[in-house]
Amino acid sequence: MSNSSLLFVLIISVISGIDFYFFNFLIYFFTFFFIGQSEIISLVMLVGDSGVGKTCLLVRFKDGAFLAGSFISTVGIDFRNKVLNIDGVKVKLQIWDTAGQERFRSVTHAYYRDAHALLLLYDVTNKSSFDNIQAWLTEIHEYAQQDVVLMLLGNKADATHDRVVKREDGERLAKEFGVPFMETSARSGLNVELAFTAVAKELKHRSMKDPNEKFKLHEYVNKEMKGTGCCRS
Ligand SMILES: Nc1nc2c(ncn2[C@@H]2O[C@H](COP(=O)(O)OP(=O)(O)OP(=O)(O)O)[C@@H](O)[C@H]2O)c(=O)[nH]1
Repeated sequence: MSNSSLLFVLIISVISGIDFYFFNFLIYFFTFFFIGQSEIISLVMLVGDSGVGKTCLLVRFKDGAFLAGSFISTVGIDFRNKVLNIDGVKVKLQIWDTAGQERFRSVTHAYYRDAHALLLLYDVTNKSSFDNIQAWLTEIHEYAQQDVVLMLLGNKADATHDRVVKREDGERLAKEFGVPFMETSARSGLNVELAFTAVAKELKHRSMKDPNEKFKLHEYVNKEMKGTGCCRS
């Protein structure tokens, strides 16, 4: 419950002459009610081949910066937290950055089942990272929860000269597997915020189970992508 809401209840209580015990009850009720509903903790996992830009995407989202310089592969698994305000509700994302290297695959497998959402990345400048998406999806179906929120991201969209995977190919693959898709760039920041916000909105929607609130991840992504004038799915 925010300070202003608390102050509001206090003022109303004083004005209307509500006694102390009833006022206390009101505070407990509202605190429990609002805090109980206003914090959602979700686990989001970044997966994809080594070098596709998972760590850079996370750093861009968390700190708003691009990790330039020499490429240091993630060892095992790393995580960072970020709290988003989604329509007045705090959604705490715990984001796990997994190692793309084959030798860490068994470590990653152990984390799949706890993930609420997966961002599956390929690199638009690396054809094999795109070809491996099918194998990643097979792995996801084997280890992750059936209803996990899944989104396909074609990263390094800024690298126009080195691009070998067309946006349309990414769109086609995503359509084939029925997952939302967008191109991102950890370097320029393109669609980074949008990717995480879209996932957070879907997780919030699922968690609150509000029948009056209609949210469709695919539609939201398509609408927002149109807004950017770029890389529509
Ligand atoms: N041009 C460009 N380069 C990027 C982008 N994202 C990452 N890179 C570069 O790609 C390389 C790999 O990035 P990482 O984020 O470390 O890749 P990763 O997927 O975490 O790799 P692993 O930890 O081995 O799984 C680094 O040299 C980055 O600078 C991007 O959006 N655009």
